[in-house]
Amino acid sequence: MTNGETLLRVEGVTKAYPGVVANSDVSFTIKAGEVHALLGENGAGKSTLVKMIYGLVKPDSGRMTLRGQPYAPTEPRMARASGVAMVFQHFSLFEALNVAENVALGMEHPPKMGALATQIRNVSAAYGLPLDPARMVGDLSAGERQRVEIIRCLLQDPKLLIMDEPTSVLTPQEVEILFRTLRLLKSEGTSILYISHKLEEIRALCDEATILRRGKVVATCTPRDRSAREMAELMVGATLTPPARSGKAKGGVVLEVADLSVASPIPFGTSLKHIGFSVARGEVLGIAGVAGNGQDELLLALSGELTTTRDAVRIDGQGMGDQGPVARRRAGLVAAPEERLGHAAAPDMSLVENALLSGATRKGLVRNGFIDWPAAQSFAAGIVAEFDVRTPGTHVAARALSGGNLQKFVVGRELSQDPTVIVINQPTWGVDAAAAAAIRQAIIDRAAASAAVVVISQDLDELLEVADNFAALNAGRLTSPRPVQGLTIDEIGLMMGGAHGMEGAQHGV
Ligand SMILES: Nc1ncnc2c1ncn2[C@@H]1O[C@H](COP(=O)(O)OP(=O)(O)OP(=O)(O)O)[C@@H](O)[C@H]1O
Repeated sequence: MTNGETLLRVEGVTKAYPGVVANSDVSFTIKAGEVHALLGENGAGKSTLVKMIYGLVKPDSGRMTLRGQPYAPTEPRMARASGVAMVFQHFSLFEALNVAENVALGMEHPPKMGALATQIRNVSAAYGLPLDPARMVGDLSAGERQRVEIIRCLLQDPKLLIMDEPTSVLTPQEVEILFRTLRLLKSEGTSILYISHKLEEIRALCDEATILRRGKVVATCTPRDRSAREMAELMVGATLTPPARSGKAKGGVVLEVADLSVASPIPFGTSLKHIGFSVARGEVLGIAGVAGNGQDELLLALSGELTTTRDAVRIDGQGMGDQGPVARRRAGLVAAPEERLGHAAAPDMSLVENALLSGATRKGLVRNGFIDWPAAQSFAAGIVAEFDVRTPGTHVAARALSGGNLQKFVVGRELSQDPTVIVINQPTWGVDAAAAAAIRQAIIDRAAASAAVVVISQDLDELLEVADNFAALNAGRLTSPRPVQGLTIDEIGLMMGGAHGMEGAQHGV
């Protein structure tokens, strides 16, 4: 097949779930050797569409053709046999196995280990994706784990590679490596279907874009010829305004962390070492770092899920390090972890129940041992309305929401509890441009209403937008916070420097 010929044609595909049409009469084509972006705000139907192409979801109607032949995979195995591979947003790897063993697990007919290790080394060298087949997956950075998934796909020699938000876990250097690999694949005639909310990346990488809004194709464009803002506006069908700062003066220090050292409770996690910082009312402290450098542990140690010595964490002058989450919530601290399904929200519980789980203490939703369901219901409904959570209702289970909509719900739930200290890990992960702007604005507004805010994020642009002060986590240590104003990207790089994963990225090319 030569570049430019149609590889995949999707014609009038529709898929409905109870209460929502996830894809409505969707048609588009992908040419051989094309990098095709799939854009749309949260819940627009991107994941549903790629799941149909990968055989995970069956369309209600419509048809697809691959290289001109009817194509209707009923399971991923069929899709892979036809040359369609997919790298998911969440990796399905076993931490206690090495790279080669993990790759073998995903193959239908794995070769002998020695031969497989050689194949992995060859593909890794040919595509500029540094990876040692003998290393334990538990010791790898997020970027390296993604390479395991990509190499697993490349070993099948795919004609179409689907990638769902691949750069959300990568450092800028790792993104460069990935893009080089994708461009190489493209030059060899492989097509790539690329889902991302990062519009500048799409402009740099993609040849064509199909834009979905509420399940329908609303536009196609050539990303290079459009500004990121124009594409965002096509997605939401409205004009966007960036977050505004109030410029309000700061108040007194309310969160103090001193010499916080604690072993990680997470297998292959990163222990925290002598962390110290303080945050005043009205201040946003941004904490950067490559994934796996102690972000999850820091959130646990601040939320109270991980206890330490009493004075390692002080809220309003009171030693709280040895107290659990309920006591800390009572003292005014709310926290939103990164993992939305399973940690921030119970997947099978309704939005009302999930609102109750975190809001019970501060919103007084339990009285004399009885749950005040009407109050819980109106708390949940308020979050849905204020944070524009797209859902058929508050009775819906958390797992039925699209990733971005659940994220809006989780962040909204914490911000709506009138907190004095807010700790959020990755507030806009997987959230579209308009919703991300709304969440960032809500964070800035909460700070202006005199809360102290800690935002942990791998998105540097996000931190520079919301934070007053900036620090970086690196192998469990935190640099001393510095004012964001006047910081250069080089200085930020140095603060983050030495973080594992970046090292590999720099030396591996
Ligand atoms: N298994 C399911 N059951 C019920 N509804 C679902 C299911 N999967 C998706 N939906 C609904 O279908 C719609 C489209 O969701 P989808 O995950 O495809 O959106 P998306 O564009 O990928 O969003 P995001 O960018 O937030 O990941 C949403 O309203 C979602 O709630």
